Amino acid sequence: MSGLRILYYPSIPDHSEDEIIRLGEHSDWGSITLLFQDSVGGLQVNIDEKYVDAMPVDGALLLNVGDSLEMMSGGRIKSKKHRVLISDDEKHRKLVRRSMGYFVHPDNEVVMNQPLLYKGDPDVQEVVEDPITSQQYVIKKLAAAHRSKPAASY
Ligand SMILES: O=C(O)CCC(=O)C(=O)O
Ligand SMILES: [Fe+2]
Repeated sequence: MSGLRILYYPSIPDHSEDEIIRLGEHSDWGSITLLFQDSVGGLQVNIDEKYVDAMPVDGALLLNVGDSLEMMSGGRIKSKKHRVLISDDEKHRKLVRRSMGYFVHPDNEVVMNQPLLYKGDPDVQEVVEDPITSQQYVIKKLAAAHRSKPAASY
């Protein structure tokens, strides 16, 4: 299962000086996301508790690992939180930003936290949680997103 999301971030009005977040901190829920961004910038990825700029590279796409792949790999491949900031730079604040994400999800019935790939591997801890399917995970995340305030983690 997959989906395409096209995002349009409008330019920032003069009176919104305090606003620094265009898209709040989150991790993607699927297995991988292919992200195309324009040259405006603002995307940051959380690496070891620090936010690092993911500078746009002309002609390149960014491959982001989502929660499902982290679960399916028994935690070996990490899903990283990310966000989109508004630049301090006046010129940049006047620019619109566009991005396009192609979100790949496991099929609904795939049980994600029982990774078969590493079964018996001594490096991988035994799964203690109840099995959760891809569909159940999305429903859980959607419910949490609706409970949370705008721009909060989800
Ligand atoms: O606009 C971006 O660069 C990031 C978008 C994103 O993280 C998302 O749609 O999940
Ligand atoms: Fe994202």
